[in-house]
Amino acid sequence: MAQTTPNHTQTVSGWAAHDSSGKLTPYTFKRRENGPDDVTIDILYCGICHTDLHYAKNEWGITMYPVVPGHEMTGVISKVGSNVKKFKIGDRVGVGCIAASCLSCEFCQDSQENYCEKLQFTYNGIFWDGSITYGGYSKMFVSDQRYVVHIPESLPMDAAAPLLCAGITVFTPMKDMDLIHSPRKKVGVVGLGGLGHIAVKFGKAFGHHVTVISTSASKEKEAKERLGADEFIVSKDPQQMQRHRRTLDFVLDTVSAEHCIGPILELLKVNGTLSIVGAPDKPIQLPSFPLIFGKRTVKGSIIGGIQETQEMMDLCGKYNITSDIEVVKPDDINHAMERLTKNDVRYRFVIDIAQNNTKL
Ligand SMILES: NC(=O)c1ccc[n+]([C@@H]2O[C@H](COP(=O)([O-])OP(=O)(O)OC[C@H]3O[C@@H](n4cnc5c(N)ncnc54)[C@H](O)[C@@H]3O)[C@@H](O)[C@H]2O)c1
Ligand SMILES: [Zn+2]
Ligand SMILES: [Zn+2]
Repeated sequence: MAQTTPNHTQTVSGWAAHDSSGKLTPYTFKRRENGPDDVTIDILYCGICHTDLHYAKNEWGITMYPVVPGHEMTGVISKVGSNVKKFKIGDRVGVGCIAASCLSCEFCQDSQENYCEKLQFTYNGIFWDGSITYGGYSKMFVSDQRYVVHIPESLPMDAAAPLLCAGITVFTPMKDMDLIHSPRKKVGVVGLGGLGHIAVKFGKAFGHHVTVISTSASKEKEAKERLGADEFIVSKDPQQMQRHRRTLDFVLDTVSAEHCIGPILELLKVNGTLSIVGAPDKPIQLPSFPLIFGKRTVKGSIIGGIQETQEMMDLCGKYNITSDIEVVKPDDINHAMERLTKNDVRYRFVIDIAQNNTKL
């Protein structure tokens, strides 16, 4: 356990799940001392990503309990190491999913640490010193400076927190498709949750025609009125799906549960691309006919590199894009998790970790 690592002497309070019930309880643990390349962050807010739920309940079968989830944290720097030049005490910063990478492979060299084979996550990872990583459902975090980004002054720290995972995860595949600068395209977003609603906002900010594809007809009004979506397809309605066949250039699938992507592929034009970012515990069903008849591509994408994350943050600062959030107190984490299980969130829970009542 991390507690036995020699320089892990800082006591931190947080919240951990201890078994597959996923129930979180207060948990005290140790973090490393602030090293020469580290910054220490007093955490203000942490988003609740669906991935936290997958881990808390061991849905992917890889959880090392006790797990302190949280990889959408914002806060203020309280200590900097002697090698740190980019950050100073008092800076408003954020940390997402990355705690460590090898620093020398082609992906690390190319600012694509997210594809490093030795990538270690903010929680449930193994840090360079062999300790298990603990995430942002805690009062304080120590991060290597390489994995920290600045939060633009114009963005509130609570609504900016989800950008650190949900935001970058949907930004990168759009950037890969050149959607940031391309002429107007027809973009589809499947699943209107934490990731999906930010994807709609990005799609609109970059000037595209955005269609939401959802199982819940009840989300149509707010998808259009609140998030600015142009069209809404109820995926359970075969007639609606049929009417929109071959209409979209690109579709992003953010669904957290097992589903068949055949009907979604049919919505793509010939040569269109479906990018999958959702991570259900069971395999996605991929029938070959809609793939071969439309020469379509299915690809995946995981979060983004740190340089890209800063680029996205700065763009969000410029376009004033944040997540729609519901702020909860730490005592309400379990209730929020239950609601997330039932898809009852508009659109991201954010834990008010510091509860200091100051809007930063
Ligand atoms: N690729 C990555 O880097 C990355 C990063 C973050 C999250 N994720 C994964 O993305 C998924 C979504 O995360 P989130 O935080 O947005 O979750 P969320 O719970 O906020 O949203 C998921 C959405 O999927 C919808 N949905 C659930 N079951 C469905 C079904 N059977 N059919 C259609 N829609 C369904 C829900 O209504 C909801 O709108 C999770 O699996 C998460 O682990 C991946
Ligand atoms: Zn996440
Ligand atoms: Zn690497």
